[in-house]
Amino acid sequence: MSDPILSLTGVHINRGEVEVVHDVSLDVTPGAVTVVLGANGAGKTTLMDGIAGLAPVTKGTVSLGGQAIERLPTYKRALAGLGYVEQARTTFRTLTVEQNLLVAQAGKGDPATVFRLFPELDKRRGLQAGHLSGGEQQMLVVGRALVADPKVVLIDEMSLGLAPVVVQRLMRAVVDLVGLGIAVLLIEQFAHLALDVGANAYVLRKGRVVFDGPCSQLRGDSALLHEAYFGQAPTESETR
Ligand SMILES: Nc1ncnc2c1ncn2[C@@H]1O[C@H](COP(=O)(O)OP(=O)(O)OP(=O)(O)O)[C@@H](O)[C@H]1O
Repeated sequence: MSDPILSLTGVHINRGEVEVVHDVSLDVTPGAVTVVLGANGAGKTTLMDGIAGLAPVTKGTVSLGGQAIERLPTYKRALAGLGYVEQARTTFRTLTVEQNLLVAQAGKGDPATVFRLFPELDKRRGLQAGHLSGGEQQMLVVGRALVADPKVVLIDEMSLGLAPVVVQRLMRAVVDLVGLGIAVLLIEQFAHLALDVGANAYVLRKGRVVFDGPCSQLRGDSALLHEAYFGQAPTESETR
């Protein structure tokens, strides 16, 4: 397996005065999906925000391509190759699909890459983003991260409010993304979908990593997954 492009070592992250993420170390590899799972409130979004510079890393290091980025402002982290698809992020509704991509391009990437990944958007490139379906809007949000030519893309719950068939389509796009050599760090509420496309997984509980291993290990073992999420084995009624 190739060397990690993004590495966290002993990272602590605050929300305001409160420490929410404690002593997290993780590696994200190019050309692979790394999955972050955990119950509501486990600290997944805070972890992503810390990596992206939207929440303060108070201890530890975040290294992107060998460069320490944990003290850089968000825009410099983006310029260093970090893309972030935030939870519930929207598009510029009155701009066309193509204009949305051009605004996000930051003088680097090529909208054609996005249109290859999402032919659905290519067909609608002249349409105002506000007229897209929910799934197409989410494709455009991913496309806006991709068009800045990132090395790593952080994706936080892109399935929110979307039909299962649309979520599956987006997961296929994530697989295509890593096929381009990009590294993806993926938070997904539908654990099984994330584990199907992921190589390695980390499970967070109360802001700490409680499982770190191959997705295949969790994929076939729902009791292990449950225990990692909640710290206890499932009851008999939960396994039925
Ligand atoms: N802006 C904030 N200010 C203070 N506390 C916050 C803030 N955002 C989140 N928290 C708290 O930090 C903890 C972790 O929240 P976070 O959103 O990172 O978890 P999560 O695993 O992403 O949860 P979810 O799956 O519900 O999105 C929670 O206890 C939450 O209440």
